[in-house]
Amino acid sequence: MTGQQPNTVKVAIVGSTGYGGVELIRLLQHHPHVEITSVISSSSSGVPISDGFPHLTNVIHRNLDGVDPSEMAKAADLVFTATPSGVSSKLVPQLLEAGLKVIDLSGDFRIKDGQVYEEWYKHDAPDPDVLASAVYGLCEIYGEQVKDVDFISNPGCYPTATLLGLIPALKAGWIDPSGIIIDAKSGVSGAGRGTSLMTHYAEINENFKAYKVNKHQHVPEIEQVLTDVSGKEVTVTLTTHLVPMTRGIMSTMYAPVLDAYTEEDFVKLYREYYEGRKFVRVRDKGIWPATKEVSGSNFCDIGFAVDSRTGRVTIVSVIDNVVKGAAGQAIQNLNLMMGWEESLGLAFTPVYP
Ligand SMILES: NC(=O)C1=CN([C@@H]2O[C@H](COP(=O)(O)OP(=O)(O)OC[C@H]3O[C@@H](n4cnc5c(N)ncnc54)[C@H](OP(=O)(O)O)[C@@H]3O)[C@@H](O)[C@H]2O)C=CC1
Ligand SMILES: CC(=O)N[C@@H](CCC(=O)OP(=O)(O)O)C(=O)O
Repeated sequence: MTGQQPNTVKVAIVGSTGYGGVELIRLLQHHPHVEITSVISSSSSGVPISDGFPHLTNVIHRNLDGVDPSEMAKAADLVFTATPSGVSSKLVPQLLEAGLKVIDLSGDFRIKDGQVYEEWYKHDAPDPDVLASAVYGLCEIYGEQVKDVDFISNPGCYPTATLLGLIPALKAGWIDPSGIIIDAKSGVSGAGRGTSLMTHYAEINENFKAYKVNKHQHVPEIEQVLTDVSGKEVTVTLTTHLVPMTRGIMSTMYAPVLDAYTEEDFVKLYREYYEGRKFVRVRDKGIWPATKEVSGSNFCDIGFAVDSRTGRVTIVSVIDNVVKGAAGQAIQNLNLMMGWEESLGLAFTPVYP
C-alpha cells in the first residue's frame, strides 16, 4: 500500500441482492483493507440482507439500505455498482458528483462511442463527460491506467476471457486480425438472478443453446479493445452459448497463424506477456483448461493448439464469470486503484470438484 492511501476503504454495494453483488460480499470478507458499510437494494430496503440470503447469516450483519447517493457518500468512500445496464448510466454520475469513487460492473461505460453503445445495448448513452472519465479495467492489460483514478468500468465476462486469450498473440502480430472467430459458452449465473424463459430449469437443464448470434452486446467491447491494442481495425465473429452449469465461461478462439509458430512458441509468448500477473495461468502444451479448474477463483486459465494442416491456432480461455468476469476483477481493480498488491483478498483456490 502507498503512503497516501487510507488503511481501510469503506465500500457500499448497489445491487447487493444480485449475483455480482452477493459475490462481492463473499469475496470482500477476506479483504484486509475493506469494510462494507452499506448494502443497497432498490426494492427491499430496511430488512437484513441475510433474510433473503441465509448463507450470509453470521457473515454480514447489515440491513439493506435504499438507493440514496448522499447517504452513500456519508457511509462510504467507494461504491461498487452491480446494477443492470441502463441503471448504472444514470446512477454513476450522481455518485461521482457526490464525491464517491465508483467501480461499475455493468456494460454502460465500457463502449467509448455513445452511438455504438445505443445500437448494441438499446439504452440511452451515458453523459459523454462521465463516459470519457471511465477507465476500462481489464487489469492485466490496462492496470497502469487504473491507478489513482476515481471511476473504473469493469469489463464484461465474455470480453475478459476472450481478450486475455487473444491479446498477446494479436499484439505480437502472430495472428490475422481479420480472421478471428470466438465460440463462447457461459453458465446460467451470467444472466443474473432474475428469472426468464431463457434460463428457467426446464429450458436449460440438459440443454445447450446458442443465443444473440452476431448480436451480442460484448461484440463492440471486444472489437474496441482489440483495435486499441493492435492499432488495426479488428472485427470478430462471436457466438455465445448458454450451458447447463451455474458458473463458468469457456471462450474458444480460432485465428489464422501468420507464421510457423508452434504450440511451444505460444506458451512461451503468453508466459512472458503475463509474467508476474498471478491471475493468468498459461497451460503447458496439450493441457486444456476446464471451467471447474477456475471456479470460485479469480484465475483465467489459457491453453493452445496449433493445427499446421489448417494454419490456425485454437486458444481456450476459462474464467469464473462471477469472479474474474465480475466481482473478483472489480476487487482487483480496487486494489490497483488504491496502489495495493493486485491479489489482496483474492487468493482463492478454485473450488474442486
Ligand atoms: N452475472 C455475471 O456473471 C456478470 C454480470 N455483469 C454485469 O453486472 C451487473 C450486475 O449483474 P448481476 O448481479 O448478474 O445481475 P442481477 O440481475 O443478479 O442483479 C442486479 C441487481 O441490481 C438491482 N437493481 C435493479 N434495478 C435497480 C435500480 N433501478 N437501482 C438500483 N439497483 C437496481 C437489483 O436488486 P434490487 O431489486 O434489490 O435493487 C438486482 O439484484 C449487470 O450490469 C451485469 O450485466 C458483468 C459481468 C458478469
Ligand atoms: C449468460 C448470459 O446471459 N450472460 C449475459 C452477460 C451479461 C453481461 O455481462 O452483460 P453486460 O455487458 O451488460 O454487463 C449475456 O449474454 O447478456
